[in-house]
Amino acid sequence: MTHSTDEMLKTGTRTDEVVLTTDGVSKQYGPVTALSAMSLTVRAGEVRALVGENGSGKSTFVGIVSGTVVPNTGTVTIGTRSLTKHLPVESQNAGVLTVFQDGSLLAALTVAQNLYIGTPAAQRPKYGEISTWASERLAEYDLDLDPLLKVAALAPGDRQILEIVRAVMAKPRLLLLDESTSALDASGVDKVLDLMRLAALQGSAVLFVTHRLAEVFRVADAVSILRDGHYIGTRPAGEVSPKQIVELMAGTKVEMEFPPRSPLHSGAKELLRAEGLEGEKFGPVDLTLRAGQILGIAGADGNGQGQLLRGLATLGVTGGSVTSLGTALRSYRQATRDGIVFLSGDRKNESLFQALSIRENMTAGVLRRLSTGGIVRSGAENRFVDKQIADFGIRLGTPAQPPSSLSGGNQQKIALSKALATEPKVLLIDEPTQGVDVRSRMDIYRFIRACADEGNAVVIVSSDASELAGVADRIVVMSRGRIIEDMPGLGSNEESIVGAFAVESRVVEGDGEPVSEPVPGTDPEPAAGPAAAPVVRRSRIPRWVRNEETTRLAVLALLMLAIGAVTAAQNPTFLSELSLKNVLLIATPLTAVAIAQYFVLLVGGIDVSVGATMSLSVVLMSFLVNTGGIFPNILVAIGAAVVLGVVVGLINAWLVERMRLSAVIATIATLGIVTGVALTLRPTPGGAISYELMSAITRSIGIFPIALIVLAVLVVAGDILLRRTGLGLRVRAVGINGLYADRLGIRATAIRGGAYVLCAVLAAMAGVLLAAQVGIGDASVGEIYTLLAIAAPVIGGASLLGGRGTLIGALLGAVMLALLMTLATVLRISQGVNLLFIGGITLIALLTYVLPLRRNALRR
Ligand SMILES: Nc1ncnc2c1ncn2[C@@H]1O[C@H](COP(=O)(O)OP(=O)(O)OP(=O)(O)O)[C@@H](O)[C@H]1O
Repeated sequence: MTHSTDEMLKTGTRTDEVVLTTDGVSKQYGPVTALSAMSLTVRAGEVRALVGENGSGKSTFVGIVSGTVVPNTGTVTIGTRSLTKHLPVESQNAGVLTVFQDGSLLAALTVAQNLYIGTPAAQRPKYGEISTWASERLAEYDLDLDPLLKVAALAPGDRQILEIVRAVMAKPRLLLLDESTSALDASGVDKVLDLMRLAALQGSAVLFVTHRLAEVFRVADAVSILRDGHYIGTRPAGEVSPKQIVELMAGTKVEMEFPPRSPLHSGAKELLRAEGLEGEKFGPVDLTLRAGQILGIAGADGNGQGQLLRGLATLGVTGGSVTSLGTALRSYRQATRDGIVFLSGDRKNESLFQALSIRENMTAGVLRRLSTGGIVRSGAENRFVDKQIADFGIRLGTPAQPPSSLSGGNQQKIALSKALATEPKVLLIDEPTQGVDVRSRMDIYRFIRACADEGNAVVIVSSDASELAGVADRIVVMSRGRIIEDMPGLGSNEESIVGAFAVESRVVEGDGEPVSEPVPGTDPEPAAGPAAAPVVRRSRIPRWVRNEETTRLAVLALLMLAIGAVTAAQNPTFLSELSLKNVLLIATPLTAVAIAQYFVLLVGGIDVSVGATMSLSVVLMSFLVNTGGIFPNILVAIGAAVVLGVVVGLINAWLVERMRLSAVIATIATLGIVTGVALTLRPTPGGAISYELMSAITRSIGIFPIALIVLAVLVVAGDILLRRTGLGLRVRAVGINGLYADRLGIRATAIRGGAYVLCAVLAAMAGVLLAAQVGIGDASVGEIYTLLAIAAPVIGGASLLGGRGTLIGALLGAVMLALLMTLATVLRISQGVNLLFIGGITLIALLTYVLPLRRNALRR
């Protein structure tokens, strides 16, 4: 690390300047006291560890200081600035940067964009220069990452370090790190500890949460201890032992011995055999699992350990075989039926059902055991849940709450208890103790040992080599996807395991192609022998061609040309000026309302009231602009549309953002109200709209309506704003992940609310365009646009999940739909067949999203 020369790191810069003071901060979640009147000070240049058992309130404290958790009482002072019930952005403005337990990198954005968006405004470069800026900053911190690579393609360890570098390089007054090393291997931990020292050296106060006590003694000046939400005290790191810290955290004496194990014997019954097993980023691997054994899989981060573990459960396998007691396994379903249970390290997405309660999660795998005649016995269920909670020492409010209400370590215990309760024959666990406190970790080792002692096999992947040395009977070390060392667990230690990572390599995931690159400072040649894997070069296809959105727009344009050509072949009058102009006239209000909907979709919302707003706008035009000249009419029309849009948009924003109603439900309610108003004003169609306004708005240059040309110019300008500016990036970030955007100090609520207002104003403007075409006040004329307005941006690349697509896509989608809508007349096909056609095209557009997502999910 360029900054972190040993000499620099040895020099302390501790001063007496107090950076963080908390005064009596506390947090209550229903019956649970997460934090009780915590008062603490941390000084500039100091590295402070914050430790405590799972659920003791560490993340709550970090959340309160960083502004993501609102305390019930107390104040936080950063320097001299006092903050009470503050927002994340206020905390950041005061100089606090936080690396959260579950991160805040946006996987859909590039490394450079993530660096930019997480850097305080004053230190950001011009948006057009972010690639060069990011390259320089990454080089400065010895991070060998391509700034244009999507974060989704980075190995988990690289992501973690990138996030910490991002915070350190901003030189914050206070750097908060919540379990930033929990999934890192030894070299990753070294890097993070160096970064912490560097931050302190630069004058930051550093407060980090960890369960790995060795780190406390390697880097911290002092350690603050929490127990059950109460602050126990702060001790200089040099004046306490690990055992004392564990006992201060637990409030009792703690047994810190790994469960005993016997020497390996190869005669035990074989339970699972992998032969020539291959998958993405690993293989071929031969491995035999025997009854009674715990097998540990070690290796530097990203060398295929996790993928091999999945492969043993038949997940992501591309070659070779897995046999269970002599039977070849063909699917994960078959594997689970044979008692092979895989527990992912991704507890949020894969090992826990977030929408179910803690109780339902715990019993999901054992319902048959707790049921009579297919009905779950609630007494048996409660007894089972209570026993699991007691056995695993889970700290929770009530089992009826969702898993998200638990601290990270307690979620891990639930996931593990759930897997063990199924009494597996082979248990495959990725990072079994990630985020788990020292005392509970020992309990987990005992549970795993008991599982093996009952004649089962357990395989664990762990980034913590000392854990494998303590618990595994046998350890295989992986490098570049292959096993390079097979050693007995008994007699091994952290050094011997880490030393066996003979060939360190990093697997950079990129576009589905494994890229294996030597870590700087190691031999750049591919290693000889079984560990050698081919170095795969980066794709030569230009990035803009690989860009999914560009490809989609090109396909859409080609599809339109193809439909046009087929239609013209059937009916040559289709190419007449009148016919093409007709298509574009139909497309004009549809484009306006599609753009309106796109803004809401972009930030992760949806507005089904746009069609009703268009109708009410048409009705208003029939009252307000039915006489007079062009100029006053246009001004009145625009003024009325803006007022209408602002009122409807504010109602939607209030319902969704303040009242927290689901966007669909809230805007259905608005749809009802707005339609009601329109029908009250015009129960039957009537009221001619000013001819001057109609002719002005429908005027064309050649076949192109001027209004559509104006919209196209706005679309291009809007896309440039969204794609090429920092503001656009922040808006997209809200749609990609609102929670993370909030953590990054982006005012996500205001941006989402603004999108609803903008959407309604544009929908009302679309109503003006429609009024000019229909010429009469009709309260139902906009109905058809409700669904078309959603279909057009989706066809053009927007996603109902937010953060994707382009305005040009929405415009092309609208023109495509207008084209399809005219086919019924031009081709003389029935309305029904025409609708089938429109529905089919929309479905294909949706499937092009779903299928890659599903493919990725399966691969994972
Ligand atoms: N959103 C929430 N709703 C209800 N209870 C919560 C919520 N967030 C935290 N808690 C509870 O508050 C307590 C403290 O949680 P916190 O996450 O601060 O613990 P922690 O010390 O960080 O634990 P870990 O080491 O497991 O991450 C826990 O009992 C947890 O269940």
